[in-house]
Amino acid sequence: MADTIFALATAPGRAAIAVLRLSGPESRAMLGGLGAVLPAPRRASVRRLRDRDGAVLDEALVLWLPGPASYTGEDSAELHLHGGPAVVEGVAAALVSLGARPAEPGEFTRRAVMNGRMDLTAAEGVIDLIEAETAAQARQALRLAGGALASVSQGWADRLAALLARQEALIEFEDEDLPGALDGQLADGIAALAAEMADRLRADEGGERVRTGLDVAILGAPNAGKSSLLNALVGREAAIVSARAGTTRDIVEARLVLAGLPAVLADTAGLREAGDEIEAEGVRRALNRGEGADIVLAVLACDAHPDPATLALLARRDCVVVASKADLGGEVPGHAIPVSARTGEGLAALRARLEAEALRLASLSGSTLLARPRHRAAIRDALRWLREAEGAVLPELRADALREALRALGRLTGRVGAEEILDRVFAEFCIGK
Ligand SMILES: Nc1nc2c(c(=O)[nH]1)N(C=O)[C@@H](CNc1ccc(C(=O)N[C@@H](CCC(=O)O)C(=O)O)cc1)CN2
Ligand SMILES: Nc1nc2c(ncn2[C@@H]2O[C@H](COP(=O)(O)OP(=O)(O)OP(=O)(O)O)[C@@H](O)[C@H]2O)c(=O)[nH]1
Ligand SMILES: [Mg+2]
Repeated sequence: MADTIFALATAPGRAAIAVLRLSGPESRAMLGGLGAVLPAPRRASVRRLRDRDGAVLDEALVLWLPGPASYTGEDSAELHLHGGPAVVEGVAAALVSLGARPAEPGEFTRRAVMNGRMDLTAAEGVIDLIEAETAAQARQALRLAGGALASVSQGWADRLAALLARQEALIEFEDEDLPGALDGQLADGIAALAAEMADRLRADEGGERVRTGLDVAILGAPNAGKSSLLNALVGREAAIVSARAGTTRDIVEARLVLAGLPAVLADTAGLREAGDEIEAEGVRRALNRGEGADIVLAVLACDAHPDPATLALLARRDCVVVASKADLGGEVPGHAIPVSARTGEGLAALRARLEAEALRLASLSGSTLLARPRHRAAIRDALRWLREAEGAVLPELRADALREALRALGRLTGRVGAEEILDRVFAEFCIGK
């Protein structure tokens, strides 16, 4: 970690300013090497930057951010440049000539984790925040970045460590006949911890959906008005519409935001005994998409008899049922939402229903902590070892299981530092963060 690293922290290209970020033990020397008199800590100061030959590179706003109270926890600096790519290139070359090297993706945040400024789950919150595309994603990411999961898992780890100490004491003083009540307390402690973890896993099932988005599939008979419905919901002609049955064959996707959650809406081929092999493949893909979808919109046209394929779908899984072409009149089954893509009637009601469904699926209680598969896997692992401890007949085996549960929590927070876990997490980062 002795290297001094630098990277462009803003997006490359034409912009009002370009921010070069610098971190590592030689940061202060680097500022000097660029000809900048050291600014007071954390005070924005204008400085002329020069190359080795004394030629002016730019006039920049310079921040000197000494460790350990910096983002990375070590000496850092920022150069807010006027210049575009050519100036950035020139300053980067000057920094390299002074001994700095370009940073790897996520390396600043990785250093923050290594220096104890944040744990690994908070670092994941930072990347999620950068990548958030909707308000709900941003809120969830901010909670993570703020250490919400870090503090809960640290609390669990502390309790687990105390239980382990108790178990080890029991083993050590086995012969001295400690009161049996101690063992009961241990069992209660393990059971309580296991119950909390199981509750958390259950409550946070929707967290992953907030991060990755919801899958909504539109299914129904040919000509039911599925493609028209997709277009009406997203407000553009994403899919081809025609009066001919069997128009849509491939899946047509369009993005949609539902109550702050990202969603992908998929239009599919009309369900029927297909006329040719291309359409048959389309129907197969449609049914497949329906299987995996978080929400299925089953479309039944008001002017047609309910078809067997859609009825079979309705019998198999719960769907949001849309009675399409409501402008044509006809029969609307009780629980269906009448919608006309032509007049816009019922679209608001359908949207409201979809948003309610999305919120329910994401269980947006405002407290989701386990947002990633990695988090769930670690807690599941810890829970498995706690169950193992509960079932252990020998005290030594119980201690081993408690130790493993503690290690699982350590991997979650990055405290038990398998290098490849860190590599995997930080590979997702952008350069400069
Ligand atoms: N220009 C700029 N903007 C930025 C960042 C940055 O590094 N540079 N950040 C990141 O990329 C975020 C802010 N993150 C930061 C987190 C902690 C500290 C820090 O030095 N904290 C000290 C207190 C410093 C003080 O009180 O002035 C501390 O917590 O001890 C700075 C930035 C978002 N905006
Ligand atoms: N009156 C009326 N006609 C509609 C409405 N929605 C769709 N249609 C018409 O119904 C026909 C079929 O519409 P599509 O949206 O292509 O139907 P689809 O379900 O995607 O059909 P396939 O792709 O063949 O499965 C077209 O002629 C549309 O103009 C509606 O709300 N009202
Ligand atoms: Mg279609």
